[in-house]
Amino acid sequence: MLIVADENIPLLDSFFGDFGEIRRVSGRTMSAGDVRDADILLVRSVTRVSRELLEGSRVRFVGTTTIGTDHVDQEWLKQNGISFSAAPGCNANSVAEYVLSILSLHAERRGLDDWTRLSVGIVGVGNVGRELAHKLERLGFALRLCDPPRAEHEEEGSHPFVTLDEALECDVVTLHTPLTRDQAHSTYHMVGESELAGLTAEQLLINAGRGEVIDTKALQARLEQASPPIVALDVWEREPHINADLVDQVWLATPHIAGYSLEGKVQGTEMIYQALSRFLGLPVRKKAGQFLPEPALSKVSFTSAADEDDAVRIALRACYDPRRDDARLRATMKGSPEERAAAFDRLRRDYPVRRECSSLKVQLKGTSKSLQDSFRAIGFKLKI
Ligand SMILES: NC(=O)c1ccc[n+]([C@@H]2O[C@H](COP(=O)([O-])OP(=O)(O)OC[C@H]3O[C@@H](n4cnc5c(N)ncnc54)[C@H](O)[C@@H]3O)[C@@H](O)[C@H]2O)c1
Ligand SMILES: O=C(O)[C@H](O)[C@H](O)COP(=O)(O)O
Repeated sequence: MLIVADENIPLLDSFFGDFGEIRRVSGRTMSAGDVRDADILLVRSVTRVSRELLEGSRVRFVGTTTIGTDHVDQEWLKQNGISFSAAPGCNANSVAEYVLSILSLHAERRGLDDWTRLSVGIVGVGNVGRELAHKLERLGFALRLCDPPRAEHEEEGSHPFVTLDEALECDVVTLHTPLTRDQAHSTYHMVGESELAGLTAEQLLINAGRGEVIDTKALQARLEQASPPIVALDVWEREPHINADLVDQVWLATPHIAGYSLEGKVQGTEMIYQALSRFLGLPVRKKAGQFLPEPALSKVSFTSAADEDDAVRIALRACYDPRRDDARLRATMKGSPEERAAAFDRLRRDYPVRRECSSLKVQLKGTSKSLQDSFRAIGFKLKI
């Protein structure tokens, strides 16, 4: 059996080595010639999987080790009897930690000691939005949740859903929707001129869904006007050919790495390994946990002398500080458009190992119950 796989999928040999031969190719430039004699195709989000790639091949199973599926023509796969699996939720916690870290930086920038004074509007409350909401709620943030497709089908729970306009009134608005077109509640350019017009200089807009959910031209125009909002973008229109001027205009610019914790990536591989095992009728014998190495930073310790807000900030940023990714991306913005696109992909391919908060043991000596609760809410392991 021949497996053709994006070379950026981690642990290909460990998970799939027993199934057959693995041919690694660049996901970005994968062509019909690369997959013609393949039985199994494993991709990430940068490969467009459609008739053009697969017609005439013998591929019977396609797996994407990502949450997003907008790069896959699922209808065509179905019509052609090709089985498809994605990895829902695999890196949801990684994205939630990316947002938390940005919130802590933003609160500090605004001189807020207590970050929970920021109200947060979450747009798209699926695996990512729910994980984020869960952490923020436990930390004590006031939330507004916007998810029209869910609102249509679900009873109102403790958090009734709000409209996009109501979510856009929050101090922080963070986007976690898939990219959809031509269907109810489509998200393509969902945030455009009129949505951006109402945002003020006090507000922070984060996009960690897909770049096309925000209309870039409208955003650039808004950022040139008086009192523009503060913006953090992890995703961009036309990746990897991102708009260098927009990078200049926003506060934080990262190269689509919100979900790039090692745990998130390895869980993506694991979920597709499980799906392929089921497809082939083989037992599932391997688990992501057995392949995760010891983290470089395994323990931090705070005493009763620690300032509580500082302690959370220090631990959170020890695990992930988006300013490092922002600096790396900005450093690549000087060359030609082709050089910049190649650099964007290189930053993603060579991404340093980033571990989630659950990999860090936090030792607390004589600290308050509320500090313990905050660490637990974020997902750290506590040692009291
Ligand atoms: N930046 C990154 O690294 C990164 C990582 C993971 C996922 N993503 C993106 O984030 C998206 C969301 O991930 P997820 O795991 O939560 O997906 P999910 O499918 O679990 O949830 C998406 C939610 O968005 C809602 N939604 C759809 N249209 C909407 C609209 N018009 N307004 C508001 N809500 C709407 C859906 O009802 C659903 O509840 C993915 O599709 C992917 O594109 C990005
Ligand atoms: O959809 C996802 O899971 C994320 O956007 C994922 O992090 C994308 O990473 P890529 O497939 O582009 O490496």
